[in-house]
Amino acid sequence: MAMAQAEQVAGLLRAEWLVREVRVVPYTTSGDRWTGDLAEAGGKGSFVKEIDRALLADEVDVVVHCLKDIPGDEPMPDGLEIVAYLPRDEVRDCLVTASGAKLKDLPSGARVGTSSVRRKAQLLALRRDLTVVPMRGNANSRLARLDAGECDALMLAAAGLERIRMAERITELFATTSVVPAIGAGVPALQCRTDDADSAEAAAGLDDPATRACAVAERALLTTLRGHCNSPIAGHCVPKDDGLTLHAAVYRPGGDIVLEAFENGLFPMAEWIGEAAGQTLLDQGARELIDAIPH
Ligand SMILES: NCc1[nH]cc(CCC(=O)O)c1CC(=O)O
Repeated sequence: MAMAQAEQVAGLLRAEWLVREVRVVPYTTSGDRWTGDLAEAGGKGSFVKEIDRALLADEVDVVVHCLKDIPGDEPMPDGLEIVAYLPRDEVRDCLVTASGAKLKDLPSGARVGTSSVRRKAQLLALRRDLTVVPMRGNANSRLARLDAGECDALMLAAAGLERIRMAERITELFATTSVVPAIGAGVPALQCRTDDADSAEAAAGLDDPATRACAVAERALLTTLRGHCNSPIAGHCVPKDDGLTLHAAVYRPGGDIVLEAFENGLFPMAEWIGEAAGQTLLDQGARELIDAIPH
């Protein structure tokens, strides 16, 4: 998934940056390797920290992160900055079932694989009678485990399946109003060293201002809530005319409590929009739900 994304960005940079050779350097992160509970995978930022280190060590000059994987409760390492947000890909989560059944048609007790606290809560909020089973590892291995009968369905990011050319496996795309997407879902973010103006300038040429505004609002929400990628938090901002609309939610993992907030405003208010929605959720008691999940 990450390789497909990096190759795509490399192609865009080659077109942008005719004077330099662009080479993709693969890394495996602790988040990729770990197949257990994410909270035990070395904690925060397990999908980004080895790559941040490589960038700081000058091994690479531009990094492609999934914005979703960048923690919101700790600052970016000194000397690094996000210089571009690429146009948002598919933002929705999807269901892949062995039988072809949609969520509403799954039998009571059907086993749905996901290790995301947010997805578990959202599934149970819609269907209290389902059984959520832990399922980590890359999307190909999750599909193989579904095919082997380890579960009846998977819930995962549609953008991820598209990137590995497995979109035909999608049984149902969830509407963003009923399954609010992850903060930063489907947004590739380019990161450079703050002292490397040459690389930053080239990468910044790929920035999409509308995606950036949505990303800023969603990230401000996450920071206000002091959440991380395994928090029961969802947030989806969409550009609408000359403004932004943010839908935010915080869940109890069992799906029996759902807090929601809606906020909107003009583009330059992106950060305020995220903070205001976050504050509304904190006023409703979000702190307790977020802090109940180990880090
Ligand atoms: N934590 C892994 C991860 N980080 C980003 C995506 C999906 C692609 C994206 O949203 O950019 C995924 C896989 C998944 O959630 O199924």
